[in-house]
Amino acid sequence: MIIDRLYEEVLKKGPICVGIDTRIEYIPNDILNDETTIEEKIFKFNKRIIDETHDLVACYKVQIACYEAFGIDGLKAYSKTLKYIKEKGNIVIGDIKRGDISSTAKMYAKAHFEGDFEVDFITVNPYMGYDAISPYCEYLEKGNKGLFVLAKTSNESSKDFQELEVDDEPLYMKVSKEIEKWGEKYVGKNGFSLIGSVVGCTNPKEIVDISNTCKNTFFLIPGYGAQGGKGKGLSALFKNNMCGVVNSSRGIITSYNPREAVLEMKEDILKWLR
Ligand SMILES: O=C(O)c1cc(=O)[nH]c(=O)n1[C@@H]1O[C@H](COP(=O)(O)O)[C@@H](O)[C@H]1O
Repeated sequence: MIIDRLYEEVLKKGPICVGIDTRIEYIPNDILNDETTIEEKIFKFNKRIIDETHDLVACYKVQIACYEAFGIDGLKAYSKTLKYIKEKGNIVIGDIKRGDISSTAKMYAKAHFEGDFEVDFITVNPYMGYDAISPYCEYLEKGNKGLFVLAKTSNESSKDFQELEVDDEPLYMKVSKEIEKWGEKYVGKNGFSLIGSVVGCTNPKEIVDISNTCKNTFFLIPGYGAQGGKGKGLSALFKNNMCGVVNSSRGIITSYNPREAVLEMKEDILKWLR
């Protein structure tokens, strides 16, 4: 199962996910001046990052908005980036954060689990409930696709709704338990489900609470670095099991030396576990 592969990558290489959230202002002049189309400029920049880091990371996450912003050219670069990551033998998460009624979700599932934008995992939003998630689950049956569902996000305003008390517990905990339940039939040999949760690195206490309750849930943990998340905050989570992958986007791709930035991030997370 793809979640077993991701977990094994984490054990082998460390829990690092590099977010390829490319913006024009991050692209150095040698690429900006040389390449002709936006598609080529973006892809060449991404390729450089992937070439420098692919042996150090468990997976990549590619945020589709950064590509949609450039229209068709951007989406071609998105598609090419996904294919290149796969060619390198790495796992890729399409950060698309979809959430819509089931007939539309079916089309989103087809768009991102097949064809030009095919990825191993996608991010989805659970606000509309199970029938908005179930169309993606049809793709999980074969074991080679997975989901990361938003549970407790990294942003300041995540408290507006996610921390509201519902039946004597915060909404994010209720959602997390539901995600665990949705994933029950997709648990792989390492004990993790193809349906994982997104919990921000800026919520170190909440992530431990969720993982203590949801034992089969694997976590995508964004918010490291640029948003203030730190390795120390993850020690309580990771000390029992490496049950997640930590994403940094700006912190890595805007660095002068992305390889060094990945190594520093890995050390900052793993040093608390020794
Ligand atoms: O689903 C996500 O990836 C996500 C969830 C969340 O709670 N917070 C969050 O920042 N993200 C994404 O993670 C990445 C964070 O980027 P940096 O802050 O630059 O590391 C962006 O692609 C966000 O869209």
